[in-house]
Amino acid sequence: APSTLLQEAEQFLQLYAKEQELPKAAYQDRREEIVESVAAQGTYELTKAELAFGARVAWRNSIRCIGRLYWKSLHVFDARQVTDAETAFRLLCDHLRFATNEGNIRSAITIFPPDVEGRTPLKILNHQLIRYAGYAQPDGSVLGDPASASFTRFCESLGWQGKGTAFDVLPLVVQEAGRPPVWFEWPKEVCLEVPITHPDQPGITALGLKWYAVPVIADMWLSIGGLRFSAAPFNGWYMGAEIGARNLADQQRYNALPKVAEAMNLDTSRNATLWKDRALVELNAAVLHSYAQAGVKVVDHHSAAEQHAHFERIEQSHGRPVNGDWTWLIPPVSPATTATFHRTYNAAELKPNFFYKSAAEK
Ligand code: HEM
Ligand SMILES: N/C(=N/c1cccc(CO[C@@H]2CCNC2)c1)c1cccs1
Repeated sequence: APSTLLQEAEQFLQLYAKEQELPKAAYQDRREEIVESVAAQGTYELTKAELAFGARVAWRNSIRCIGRLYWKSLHVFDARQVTDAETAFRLLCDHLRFATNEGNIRSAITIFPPDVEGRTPLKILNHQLIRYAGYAQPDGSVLGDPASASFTRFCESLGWQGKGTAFDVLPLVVQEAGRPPVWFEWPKEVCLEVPITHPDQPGITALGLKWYAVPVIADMWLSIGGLRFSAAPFNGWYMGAEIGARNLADQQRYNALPKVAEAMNLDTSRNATLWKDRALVELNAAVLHSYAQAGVKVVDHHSAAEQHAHFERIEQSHGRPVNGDWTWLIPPVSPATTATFHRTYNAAELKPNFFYKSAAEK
């Protein structure tokens, strides 16, 4: 049965007290405070320390994430007093500048006010803060990122107009409760991008591909102690394969593999020449090479899997279960050559955690 706010609050406080070694008296006092607040106002407020701990543990509990080794180093920005669009935009520019850090990317999350009686005070409508537009063409093709086609139409319906290139950065779209959505163009200096070049295949460099430095997921909600933070954008750095094996490679994304194969003069007439596999590896090598050249932090899928194995050992040493979703923890390039492939995981869902929003909640 779904648990009440008070039950979830109690459960979270016990976790917090245990892991932060709270003295018994402090635990009892805080518990009393929460009980009274929930009784009087139907909700309660997390302390800054509880909020930061909750966001970090939500990352630690994200069983599809290969990057969890660094869960303790998440920088938490408390924006729970912010309910207006302009301030949100300013704080999100600050978040991007802090996270980018001239390429030495730092993991961070900005947490806006929690839902009150099912209402979100301030909504962020983007999937990711920085993402490329997709312009549907009359012939049915898409210029740019097809995954952004519907959001691009939505932005245009609000009056936004892109330049019309394959790599136009979409605006931030936020919505105050009870108001229409508003959009803001990101200042150039918060949108670090990386041109994709290949160390010895000039044909790949000539394709003119690029990607952005900082992935910031903005469409999941954060659950801490029974509270629902519907606007809590978080960033890490990329694993190269996300860009090279999915975003630029998927047919329903930038579909670059045929172009890469042609640039490499591969025989694409038969599957069995493994032209797609050869093109895939070179595109991924180009991504890792380009981010390193640009001084932008990225992790290769082999190192990321080894880091996750290290995370597993640490969790075991603390007597915590090692939960994971194997189907997501294996990378889309050469999965069986990486550490996570040869391990098994318990796909348990603990809280605090991050969750998808339903269509109605978007
Ligand atoms: C620091 C570097 C990080 C790396 C390299 C990393 C890597 C990844 C990768 C490769 C995925 C799979 C994405 C996909 O296949 O589309 C993933 C999923 C995920 N990561 Fe991480 N991550 C990092 C940091 C973070 C942080 C800071 C958070 C939150 C605080 C986080 C939360 C998640 C969540 C919730 C998912 C699942 C998303 C979904 O179900 O759609 N990660 N991560
Ligand atoms: N490297 C990353 N990769 C992702 C992490 C979570 C989600 C995603 C994108 O998820 C989309 C929805 C399902 N696949 C694509 C990518 C991070 C983004 C934010 C913090 S780390």
